[in-house]
Amino acid sequence: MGKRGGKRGRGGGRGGGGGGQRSVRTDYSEVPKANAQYEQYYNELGLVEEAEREDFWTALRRELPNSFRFTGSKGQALPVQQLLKDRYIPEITSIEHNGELVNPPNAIPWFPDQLAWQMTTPKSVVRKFPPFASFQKFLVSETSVGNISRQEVVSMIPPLLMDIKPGMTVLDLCAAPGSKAAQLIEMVHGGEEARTRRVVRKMRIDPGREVSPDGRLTEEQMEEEEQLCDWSDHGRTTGLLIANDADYKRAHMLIHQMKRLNSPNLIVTNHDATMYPSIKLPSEPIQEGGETRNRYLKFDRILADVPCSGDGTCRKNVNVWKDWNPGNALGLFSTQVRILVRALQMLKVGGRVVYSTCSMNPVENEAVVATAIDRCGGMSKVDIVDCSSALPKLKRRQGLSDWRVMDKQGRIWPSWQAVEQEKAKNGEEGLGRLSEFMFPSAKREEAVPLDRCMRVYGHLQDTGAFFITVLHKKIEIKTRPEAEPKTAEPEPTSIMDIVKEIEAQPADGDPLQKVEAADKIVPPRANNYAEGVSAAARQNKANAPTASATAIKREHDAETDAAMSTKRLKTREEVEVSAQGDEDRQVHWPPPPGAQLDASRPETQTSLPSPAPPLGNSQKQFDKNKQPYEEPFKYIDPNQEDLQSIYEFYDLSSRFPNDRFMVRNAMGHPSKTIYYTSALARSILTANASSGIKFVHCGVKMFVKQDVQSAEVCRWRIQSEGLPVLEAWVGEKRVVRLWRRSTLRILLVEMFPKVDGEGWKGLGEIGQRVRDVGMGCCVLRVEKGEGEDGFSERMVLPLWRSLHSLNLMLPKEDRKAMLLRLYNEDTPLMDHSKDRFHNKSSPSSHPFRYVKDEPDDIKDDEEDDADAVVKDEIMVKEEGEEGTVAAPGLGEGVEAMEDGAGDEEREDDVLLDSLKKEVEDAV
Ligand SMILES: C[S@@+](CC[C@H](N)C(=O)[O-])C[C@H]1O[C@@H](n2cnc3c(N)ncnc32)[C@H](O)[C@@H]1O
Repeated sequence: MGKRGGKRGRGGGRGGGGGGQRSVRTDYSEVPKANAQYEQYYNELGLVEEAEREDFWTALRRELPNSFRFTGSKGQALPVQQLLKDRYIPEITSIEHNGELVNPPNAIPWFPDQLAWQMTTPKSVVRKFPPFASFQKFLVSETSVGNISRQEVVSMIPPLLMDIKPGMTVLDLCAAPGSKAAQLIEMVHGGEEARTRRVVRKMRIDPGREVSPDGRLTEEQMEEEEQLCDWSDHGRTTGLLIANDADYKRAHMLIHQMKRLNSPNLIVTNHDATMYPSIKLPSEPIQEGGETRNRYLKFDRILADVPCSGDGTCRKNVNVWKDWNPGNALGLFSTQVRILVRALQMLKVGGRVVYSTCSMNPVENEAVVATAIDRCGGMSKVDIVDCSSALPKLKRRQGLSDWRVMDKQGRIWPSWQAVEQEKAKNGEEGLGRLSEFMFPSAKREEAVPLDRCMRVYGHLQDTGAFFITVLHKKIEIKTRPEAEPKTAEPEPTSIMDIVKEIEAQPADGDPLQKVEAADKIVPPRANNYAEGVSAAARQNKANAPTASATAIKREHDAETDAAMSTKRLKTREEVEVSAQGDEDRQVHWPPPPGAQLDASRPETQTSLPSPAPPLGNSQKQFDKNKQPYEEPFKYIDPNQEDLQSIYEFYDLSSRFPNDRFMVRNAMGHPSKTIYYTSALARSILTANASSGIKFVHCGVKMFVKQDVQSAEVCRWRIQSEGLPVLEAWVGEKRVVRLWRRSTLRILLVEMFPKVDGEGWKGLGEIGQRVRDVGMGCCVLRVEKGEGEDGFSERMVLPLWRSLHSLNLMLPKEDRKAMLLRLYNEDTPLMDHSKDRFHNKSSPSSHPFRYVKDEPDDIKDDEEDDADAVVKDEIMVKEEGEEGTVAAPGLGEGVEAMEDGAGDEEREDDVLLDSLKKEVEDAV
């Protein structure tokens, strides 16, 4: 068995975060589970009562159970959950391992709707012990299609305490690899499927609204339906999740992970959360016809799942035992406080921030919470929510109100006063990292009820350890700079600030209000909490220059060419000071026609009449901080001809918004892929297009271009990712309906079954319809039905009708996953294109060809970036192990990543299949 290399910090904590190094898996049982300082510190703190202590340590020395979660917002995930109960649990119950019958998975009692499960058999056994093979296959395939997320149990708690309602605006500041972000986006979409279906149904049955009624209701029922319908965006969620990570590679892991969930309401950014830039909203007029005022996005909910020492993960990351040292926590304190303070600044009044770590150290937990609240003006401004009655079945302990701090040398200090006395007597040796704010006795505005913080320990319910605190913003805050004495006068406030603050209050009774006025920000100052530069700050250095560096650079830029400089982005206050400076913060590449390029890049010093040619991954352009330029997000004009032809071909309802289609190239030309985003995402991307904010992902792939066999056929096929959003709005002329399991089975097993000649007769109930439907992409609606051959859930799948045959536009992995899920079959696929596949003609000379390689002038490369980075840096599979990730610092959500690999190949498969098909058609 291989060895997994060391990860000490969690996601950006010391030793963590990087990715990129090949590392190996360590056999849990081989590692000695002892660390004198670790044990001494937590024993002296008395984290648990004396009577529990043995259980506490015994649990921490045991390998972590296996856990996973079903995707809550997808209707399809529920039948998958049922399958676990009906098929796999009975199977697992009969397995014997080490002479004992295996315990089957159990639903986690505190997780709603039995959507989260845990089993005591460790992952390593499930992966390798042959009797688990079919269960493992199920986990892997359902993870890859987004129905399951492999996630550590305690990591599921913070999102549950955020109280997210669909429609809210949510920010996840430290999101990679994305296990919690996945939960958050599901919550943002909560109930959407049902809402949209209700709206569509209502429109169909309402005469005068839409044609093709599929039911009859009484007047009364119609009235009732009308009231139940959410017409705001035709049932679609209007909410948004911005998921951010400071580490570029990890931000791409996050994209890879989140892409499985196909949300148009997700934006991924790549910034240092301690100085997360203010996000502009489209400005609005102050008075009709008068001046406009800038507006900035504020959030209903923010998750600050910060980089931490990760010592609560020692059941999974065995190297915690070897590497734990007190300096890890001390070095992270300052970054953690800054992230939490920045979160509170960006929060709406009335909103919630959830702060969490997987560390047990009070320096990273209670001390951070108390210091951040103090910096925000105390409990009158920011409160800790009492969550003792939330998730009643979750066993937890209260936060610590009193603690001591261990210094780098392992000495434990009861108070800051004692540290100061020692400093005066014997010098600073070993004490440099300590600060007053790490101690409970630090002078604070007022006492903070830290007992409302939540601690979860491993022995309570056989999990890892976690710390969670829910903070509530009562009133707009003015943060005190770091280390400023508490008696200091608040920062001077201008009349304009007061006016804006009042304007920023949420409208009464409207918790979902998206837009508040500008936030009040004090830019981060020099680090006075702890000496030295924190791990995360170091990690982000390349990403975000420090404030002073920015100031120096600003002067330099003024003298030289400022056009393409990448600076630390401004928070709102700074933006106001230099309102005219916006245009000099362009970071996208290529620049708009005529833009001046960075003076430090001699090869690009002349202004370009048009964008630079796009480059493949191997030839990527990098900015001064050695990070690839992101392709811009450009929205397509609704009158653009490709878009019009799409609406026409698919008979798309005019109610489906036509201004949310986007491409990723500087020309804004639909060349290969058209993405769809929500309205709010569009407003944000548009309003911040040249702000320098590093948006690295947004949009669901909706249409992909291909060559076709006839001029009447639309060159844009619907992509399976986008289908759930679009399907209800596609006109009947491009819809094929299917009711029988046996029919779908044929389409899953057989690729390119023939429909010409007598071929259609073999396709049963859909035979005639697919024979007659015109060539091109169609929507296959699998409807619910009765009896053994009926489906219990509806589904939609993209179908392609070509000259002679038919094909489900699904990657082979998805076909196999569906065969396994729906039919419990591992049947080999039959490729009919091969029956007649004599590759004499070159595919490229064939009239019908998928556009796989774009012409060199324009390129959409976001997808390639995400997958390439994931592949290069993370998806390092160990030989002989299925879906094993061996990257350090992944946080607790890594399993979903490993199992979600390979989108790019899956898509290639479809393209290749189709290409073969085209050759088949020609023969
Ligand atoms: C504990 S992990 C987050 C785990 C994640 N929330 C999840 O559930 O999958 C912490 C993350 O913070 C990121 N990070 C470290 N310093 C940061 C900073 N200053 N700003 C934003 N992200 C940071 C790391 O790259 C890492 O991915």
